[in-house]
Amino acid sequence: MAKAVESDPGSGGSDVPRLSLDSIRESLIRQEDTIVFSLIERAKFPLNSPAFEESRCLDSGNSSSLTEFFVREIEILQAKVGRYENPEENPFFLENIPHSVFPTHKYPPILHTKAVSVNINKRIWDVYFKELLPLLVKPGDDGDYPSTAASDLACLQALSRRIHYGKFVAEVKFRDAPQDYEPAIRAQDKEALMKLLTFEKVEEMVKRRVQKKAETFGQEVKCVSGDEKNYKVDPLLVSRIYGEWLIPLTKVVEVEYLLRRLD
Ligand SMILES: O=C(O)C(=O)C[C@]1(C(=O)O)C=C[C@@H](O)C=C1
Repeated sequence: MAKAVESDPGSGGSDVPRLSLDSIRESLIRQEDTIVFSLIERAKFPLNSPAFEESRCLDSGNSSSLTEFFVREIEILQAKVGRYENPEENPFFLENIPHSVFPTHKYPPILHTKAVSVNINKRIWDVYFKELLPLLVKPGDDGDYPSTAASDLACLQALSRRIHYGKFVAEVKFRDAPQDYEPAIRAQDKEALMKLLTFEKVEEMVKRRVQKKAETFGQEVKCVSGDEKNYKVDPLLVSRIYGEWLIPLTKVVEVEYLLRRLD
């Protein structure tokens, strides 16, 4: 992923993290590639809803679906190697996240401590399985639930990282103009914050760019040239996924973060 945080060369060699809205947006642009690819990969499989809707676990004490079980177990393993020490990563199942069993990398302390815990993964999970996935994949069931669950995890983690990156976006916007944000934060005025952090032109550009990426990455490649182009995922749908869910949820995270920014 593109690095959004740099040391300030003017800080006398100390490691003061410097942030700019441009570098944060560069990271969001790089994350688009991961998201578009993960959606293309998921579209190989049909919906396979029993994997995430039904509890078929043979272990009598466990009522989770195969997908939920898979995500919980992978998150535990990834936590043990330090994944959630990284403030860009947020687990879906918070309650059983263990500490890393290895020495961890020291991530620069960028986010405000009282606001760092914003986590809307429950909402992302519901949106993904109930709204987004049925539009992305063909209906049906081919029984390949392990591959489907692995593919869902890749999508969920990429979407969650992008949406929670809203914390970094919000932090840099606050640092750039605290005088604009402080009155709305003190009044806990969500609407005013939403207005302050919205750049409609940027949103339009994001939607156009991801459509183009889906056209480029998802085009069926043929050796014989012809006029007809086929795509593995409808590029307009990718643009819609950004417009209806990814950008709005990123903004929800930005608002939730800012509401706590002066705590
Ligand atoms: O780039 C920003 O300023 C962001 O806050 C990110 C983002 C997005 O999700 O892409 C969200 C809100 C803005 O209106 C524009 C774009």
